[in-house]
Amino acid sequence: MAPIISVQNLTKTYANGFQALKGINLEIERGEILALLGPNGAGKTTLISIICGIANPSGGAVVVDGHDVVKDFRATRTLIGLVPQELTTDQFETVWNTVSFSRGLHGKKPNPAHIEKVLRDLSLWDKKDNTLRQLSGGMKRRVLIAKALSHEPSILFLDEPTAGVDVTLRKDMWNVVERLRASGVTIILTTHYIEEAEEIADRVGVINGGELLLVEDKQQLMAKLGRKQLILELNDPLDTLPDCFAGNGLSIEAEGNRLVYEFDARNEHESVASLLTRLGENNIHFRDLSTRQSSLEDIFVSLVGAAK
Ligand SMILES: Nc1ncnc2c1ncn2[C@@H]1O[C@H](COP(=O)(O)OP(=O)(O)OP(=O)(O)O)[C@@H](O)[C@H]1O
Repeated sequence: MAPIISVQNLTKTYANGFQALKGINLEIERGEILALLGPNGAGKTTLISIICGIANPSGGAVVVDGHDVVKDFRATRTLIGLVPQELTTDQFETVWNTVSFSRGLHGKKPNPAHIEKVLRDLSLWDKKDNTLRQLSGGMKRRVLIAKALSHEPSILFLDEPTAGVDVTLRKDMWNVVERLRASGVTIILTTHYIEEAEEIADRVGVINGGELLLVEDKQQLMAKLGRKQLILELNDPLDTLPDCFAGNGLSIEAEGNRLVYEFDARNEHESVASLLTRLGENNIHFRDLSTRQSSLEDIFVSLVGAAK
């Protein structure tokens, strides 16, 4: 199936000459959850703003469901819901009016039943007649999501959705995201919280310094780049390793009391089973054994660190 979003060689240079995007190529599949990870200033918001048609690219193109985001601005804007980082709406307006108005802005006919459903899903129903200034920060965040969903978009962008929100709101948000995904909505989120990407994304993209370092299936990424460690607590301390283990990914730690075998999926020196057998043959015995797999966070830190 054709991707729902295709970003082709996208560049962005701001008026002050700063190049925020340096030729991004990215295809987003229909119905997936893609998490864009990157440190502060990586270019995530710039990329999202261009796809959503609220900033102009300097070069390249973005096609959303067959429509160019610059030439067919109206068509693409209707397909997309954007949850920005901050609320800029009139603070004296009620929740109900704010969300209903947002639907109208996208050229959709009023649909009170849909607005009611969105407000109920986000636990905002009992606040529908409150003005925005009467709401807590977390409730305002919910209004941002309700606005983005008011016109029934088929693509939802969430820019740092859980920065500074409490656990309840975070859970509510992910429930809404799961329900939207189940209904076929494509979801793209930016986040600093890598555990979040690890938890909910199908694919992960890493942006740094205006470049997309990689986009990959989350499981494959973790299998490919994730290093594993086998940790053996030895019966008797070891000063040096027998020569036959040289260059085998083994190291001695904890004053000779621990042996660590480090390997990754691409570079497994020998199978764990044969290593254990050979250790036994060399009279190296252990009383306990554990394994550790690097998390998405370890992978991210090493990728971004290497690109610096
Ligand atoms: N209007 C602007 N003029 C000049 N530079 C800008 C402008 N907007 C953003 N930038 C710069 O472009 C770079 C990318 O910014 P962007 O907001 O896209 O990053 P980000 O990845 O979303 O960061 P964060 O995680 O901090 O939100 C930053 O270095 C930023 O300072």
